[in-house]
Parts: sequence; C-alpha cells; structure tokens
Amino acid sequence: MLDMINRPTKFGSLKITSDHLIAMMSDVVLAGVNAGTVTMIWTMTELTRHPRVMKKLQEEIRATLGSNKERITEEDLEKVEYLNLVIKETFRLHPPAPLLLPRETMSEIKIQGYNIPKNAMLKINTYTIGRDPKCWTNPEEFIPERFLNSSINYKGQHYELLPFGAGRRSCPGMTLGITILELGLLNILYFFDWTLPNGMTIADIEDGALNLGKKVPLKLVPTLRSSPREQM
Ligand code: HEM
Repeated sequence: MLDMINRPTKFGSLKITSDHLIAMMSDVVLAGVNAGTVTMIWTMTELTRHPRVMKKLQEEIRATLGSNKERITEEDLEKVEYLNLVIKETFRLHPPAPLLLPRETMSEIKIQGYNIPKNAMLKINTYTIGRDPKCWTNPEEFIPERFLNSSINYKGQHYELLPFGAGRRSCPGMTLGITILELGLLNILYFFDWTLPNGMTIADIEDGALNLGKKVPLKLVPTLRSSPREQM
C-alpha cells in the first residue's frame, strides 16, 4: 500500500511512512467519532429542551427493549423507530459538518440560473438547507414526528437532509457513525433519567449556533432509573 502512495504524482514524490499512515488513520477515525459525539450532545440538548420528546422516546425505548435488561446489544439497534426520527431531526438542525467538504467544478455549469465557471470551489450549506422554509414546515422547531411516514433518510439520496454528504465523496463511516450514536443514546436513555443541575432551567441552555459543537458545554445530572421491581 505504501508503494502505491509513494509513487510519483503530478505534485512530486511523497514520502509517507507507516507511522504517517497510522497517524492519518487515527485522525480520520477521531474526526468521525467526534462527529458522533457532537451529534449525541445535540440530541441530549434537544431532548432536554423538549421534555415531551424525551418522555416519549424513553417510554418507547424501555417498552421495546423490556424492563430488565442488563446490557444494550447491537441486536437492539433499529428496534426503536422513534429514536431514528429523533436522530434525523437532530441531524437536520445540527449537521456536524455544516458545509460538507468543498467541491471543485470540472467544467462550466449552470445551476438554477447561475453560471458557475470551471475550477470554482463550491460549498454545500446543509445547515441552511436544514432550516429552509421551502423544504420544511416550522423549520426552527424540533419535531421528530415530521419524519413519520416520510421516505427522507440521511443516506445521500434526499438533498434536503445531508448530514453524511452525498455522492462519491460522501462519508464512508456512516454505518459505524450511526451505530456508535444509536448504541450511545440507547444506553444513556435506557438506564438513566436526566435532569438539569440545581439552579439551571431550560432557558439557560444556549440556542443552536452555526458551529460544530456547543459554545457552552451541556451539563446534565444522571439518575439511575429504578427497576420495575423496586417501584412495586
Ligand atoms: C455521526 C457520525 C458522522 C458524521 C455525521 C459524518 C459526516 C461526514 C461528512 C458530512 C463528510 C463529508 C461528505 C461530503 O462532503 O459529501 C464526511 C466525510 C468523511 N468521513 Fe464521516 N461522519 C461521521 C462518522 C465517520 C466515521 C465514524 C468515520 C471513520 C471511521 C468517518 C470517516 C470519514 C471520511 C474518511 C470522510 C472523507 C471521505 C472522502 O473525502 O472521500 N466518518 N463525514
């Protein structure tokens, strides 16, 4: 593999060692894991801001998975339909890579009446598309139910929702990213109830902003949920 990378290119000869490769691979994985972590924080932020959605989601998770589980496993993924809707709605409002990766035109093209020259750099603003009233009803509101009975998914075929991009350069880590996200959320929502720290209210949680992470860290207090036997 290193022979392939180190062959002469139009940019000259590269000298990449196995140490460089390992460092690059860990950067790639870390960037992907970071996108998942950012999405998990935004999901918990929106759930805390919307107690109705939090209650509905936790009830659905606990009813679907049963009341006495000791571990969440991969078989539990995709069983909870509402979790999928909540994740889509979080991606719509808080795409972790709001401008995707830049593209360069290979020839002059016309898009919606605009003449775009050859070699122009294009950026796709998924943050703005996710909040565009032409695509979404009440776009600023967090309503996971908007995806109920809708065919829109985040796999790159529906241009109004592109958290993983689209086309040949779309995210190759999508399946891993979604698995990490769903496993993480199922665990923290099945086993724990969440409240704001003493003295904090929903109004103290910052609004969404055009940045990858949150400006102010989200602080929540977990309480291990009581088992159904203890409740009797
Ligand atoms: C929730 C999790 C993730 C999100 C939201 C996400 C999102 C994205 C986005 C938006 C792009 C740019 C796509 C485009 O411009 O069309 C991208 C590219 C990429 N992602 Fe992810 N990603 C996630 C997880 C991961 C993971 C876990 C990995 C690897 C282990 C990964 C590896 C990559 C790589 C290598 C690229 C560059 C692809 C290329 O340039 O051809 N991602 N990701």
